[in-house]
Amino acid sequence: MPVVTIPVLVVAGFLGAGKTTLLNHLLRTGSTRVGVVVNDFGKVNVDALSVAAQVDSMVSMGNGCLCCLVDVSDLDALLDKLTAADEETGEAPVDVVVIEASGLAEPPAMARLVAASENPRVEYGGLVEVVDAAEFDATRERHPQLDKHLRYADLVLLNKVDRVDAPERDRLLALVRDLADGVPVVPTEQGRVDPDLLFDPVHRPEPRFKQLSFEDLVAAETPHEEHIHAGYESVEFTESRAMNPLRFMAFLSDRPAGLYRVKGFVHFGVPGFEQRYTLHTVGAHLRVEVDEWPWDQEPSTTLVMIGAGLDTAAIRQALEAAVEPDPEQVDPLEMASVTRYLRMG
Ligand SMILES: Nc1nc2c(ncn2[C@@H]2O[C@H](COP(=O)(O)OP(=O)(O)OP(=O)(O)O)[C@@H](O)[C@H]2O)c(=O)[nH]1
Repeated sequence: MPVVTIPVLVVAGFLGAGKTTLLNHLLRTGSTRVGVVVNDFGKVNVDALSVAAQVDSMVSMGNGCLCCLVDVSDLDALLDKLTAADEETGEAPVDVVVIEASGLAEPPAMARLVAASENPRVEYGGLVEVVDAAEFDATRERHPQLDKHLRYADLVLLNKVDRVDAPERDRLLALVRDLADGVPVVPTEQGRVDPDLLFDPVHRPEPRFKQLSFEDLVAAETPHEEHIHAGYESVEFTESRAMNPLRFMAFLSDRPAGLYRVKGFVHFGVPGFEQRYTLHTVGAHLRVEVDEWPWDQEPSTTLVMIGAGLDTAAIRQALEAAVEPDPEQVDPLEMASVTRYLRMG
């Protein structure tokens, strides 16, 4: 049975960019259970108070600074606590963990800590940098390191676009895309991003009769879902012929601009490596799992790619170029480019 791993997302951004607003949006949308780590440099733990009413599990760092933890086992202990399976059902209490990092924290360092976690139940889910559109120029002046944060993020949310007019929004979007250098940038209002972009939402059947909670009432006030689909696109690719390992991995490592997540199955068909390779990428982070093809499924490659500002034609072309007409002739050693990303279950 495949191990179900819990993605751990790091949400970073300078003071007031909209991190808590994004978090609250994720907590209200759908039935995915979100575990939250609030990393306040806190005298007053305001953020913890403002989200506490809705979270499933809460580990507030209080005065602690997560990025200052030098020992990864400390973070692992924290993630252990949040994701520990129920003793009776064996089920984890959350489907996704979000670490809200204070503006002062070094987001790339924090993301590296999560990526290095040895906890087998979790996987790195990406570094999301939230920026305030109305304050962008001023924030950048005060914190020149913002440029670096944009480049190191896996996804950038240009939030508060309602606070600027259309030409200014276009200028900022172009500027942030330029600074982020290939990292996808999605414009948002009130942090309303489609959770699909961030993780695979878990759909649980709603109980037929349910008492309306305060959360439902708040959720009912949020505008229709279609708003949140703006700003990103998803591209599907299916191919029954095999993929060449070197060319395919080159496509992944030289990621097309704006591509955020890639998931799906890959068929290489190289002698000795005929199995099904399951792929998950978040930003530059890549994880590969291997198992047998189900008996009723012909080996083929199926990928879903999600991002913002994608050049769909170029992506298809690059993938077509990675098709291998004669996998029997491929040197099995080339599969090392894939298997080095294998995650042992
Ligand atoms: N107009 C507008 N206001 C927003 C938007 N997103 C957030 N806000 C407001 O901006 C303020 C700051 O938002 P927060 O979500 O608390 O920001 P934060 O990044 O968590 O702030 P810190 O934790 O202090 O770093 C709040 O008053 C929000 O209601 C938006 O898209 N548009």
